[in-house]
Amino acid sequence: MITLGELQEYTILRNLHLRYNEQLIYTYTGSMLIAINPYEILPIYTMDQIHFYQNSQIGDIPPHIFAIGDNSYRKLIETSSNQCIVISGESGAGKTESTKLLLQYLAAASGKHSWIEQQIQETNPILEAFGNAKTVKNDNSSRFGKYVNIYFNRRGIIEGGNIDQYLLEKSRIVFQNKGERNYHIFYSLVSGLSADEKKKLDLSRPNDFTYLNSGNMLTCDGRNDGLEFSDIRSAFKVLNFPENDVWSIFSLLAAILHLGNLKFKSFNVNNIESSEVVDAVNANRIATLLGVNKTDLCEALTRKTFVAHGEKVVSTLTVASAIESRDALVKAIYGHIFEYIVDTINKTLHKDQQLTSGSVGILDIFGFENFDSNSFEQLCINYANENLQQFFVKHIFKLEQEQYEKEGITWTNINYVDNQENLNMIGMRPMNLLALIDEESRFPKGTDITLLSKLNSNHSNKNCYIAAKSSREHRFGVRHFAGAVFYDVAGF
Ligand SMILES: Nc1ncnc2c1ncn2[C@@H]1O[C@H](COP(=O)(O)OP(=O)(O)OP(=O)(O)O)[C@@H](O)[C@H]1O
Repeated sequence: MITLGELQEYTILRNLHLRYNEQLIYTYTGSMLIAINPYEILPIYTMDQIHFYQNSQIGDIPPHIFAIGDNSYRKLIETSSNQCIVISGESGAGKTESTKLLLQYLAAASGKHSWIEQQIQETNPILEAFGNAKTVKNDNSSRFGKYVNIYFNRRGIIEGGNIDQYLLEKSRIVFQNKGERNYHIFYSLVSGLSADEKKKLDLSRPNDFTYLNSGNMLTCDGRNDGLEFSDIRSAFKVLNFPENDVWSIFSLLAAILHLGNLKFKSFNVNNIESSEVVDAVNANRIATLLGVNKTDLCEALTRKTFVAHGEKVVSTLTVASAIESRDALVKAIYGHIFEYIVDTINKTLHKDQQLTSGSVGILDIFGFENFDSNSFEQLCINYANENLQQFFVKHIFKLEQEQYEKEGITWTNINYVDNQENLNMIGMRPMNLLALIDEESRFPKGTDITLLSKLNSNHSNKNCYIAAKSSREHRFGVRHFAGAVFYDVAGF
């Protein structure tokens, strides 16, 4: 790209387009690689290609994801300093596929075909089952971010690994938009368990469960849920998950599905609307699967306990609040299952870092998001992307130009948009958006509306903040580096 005569947006796009038409999906711009999703299997990921990139110098050969993997691997071996590959792009751009190709390359470069490599590969079916779902943009969309670190020994052989996970999208567990599904694992569980096992968990077909149905989409093209389930089970074995724990995970998933079908009824006590669980059979089943007492469970779902003036006060919940508290419980259970899975994988892949010579890390996180309706989750995702953007800005422009200055090199100053102000407003300076959200959540009388008015009064004077035109609109906007996004405060 940098050899183009004129470096403008349209020349860059034209270059990418011409190359894409010739099935050349990779292009360098400086040390970065741009990948365009081909949406077809190209014959460019064979063992021959791996060997070709292993034996060549970057720059002498066509751009390729393997060249990026090779460059990191060589730098690690030559300099013993840890390397990191950052992958970013919007949903469906091909981030996760690129991560897998990089892992495939690193495993091949490491030379020995070892058990630990097999274990690292087997993390994919598990993480995808629990963290990926069909969305309108991508049939296998990762709904969490991850940082995978691969550790090598002094001879360049893979010794271990570690996965950090971020921001699992929990709202999906209780609700899916039209045409979208819940996490793959639920459909795989219901289709893949034996008849006997299904009976133990009282499971039937996917369309019997409210939590699997709100998107009106039960299947996913190109995915055989039942078959995937046996891959997931064997991956659990390869990664040393105790059999009892695996069964506990399945029981918790079944409890989640039954909780989604739990019905509440409203009644009045002294003119105060209260709620109770109406389906005793289902409540019993859920309590058994969760290993708790049924009465305690029903009470916990329909009552709220708080401390006022040092005394414990119990109040009743309306049906709407009971449903909200049930959904919150479900999200918390699933979040803990996901954390437990990643922790257990890490225990298996763990290698004492003292014994390794260094690592190559691969960051695969959500790209910038801007939907018709954006919530707190989008704010967090976009804040993470603002941080990545600042990282690029710092390395490509700020540090480079500082270096030119130090060395007395004459150059024409490049004007770039620095998004530091945006970062300060969202999460860094005192009274930033996240700090105000935190504060209002702890404030007993805090509501979405009081939060909005605090955000407006603290930030309306900033260029990157957009206050809603009318007080009836319960939202605020942020001018991000990639465009303006409006966030609805409901549920913040
Ligand atoms: N290099 C590639 N070759 C062939 N197909 C690809 C390639 N990269 C991506 N794809 C196709 O595009 C689909 C979406 O890619 P992927 O899941 O990696 O996107 P993503 O950027 O990780 O999206 P999300 O943010 O939603 O998780 C893949 O399931 C695959 O079918």
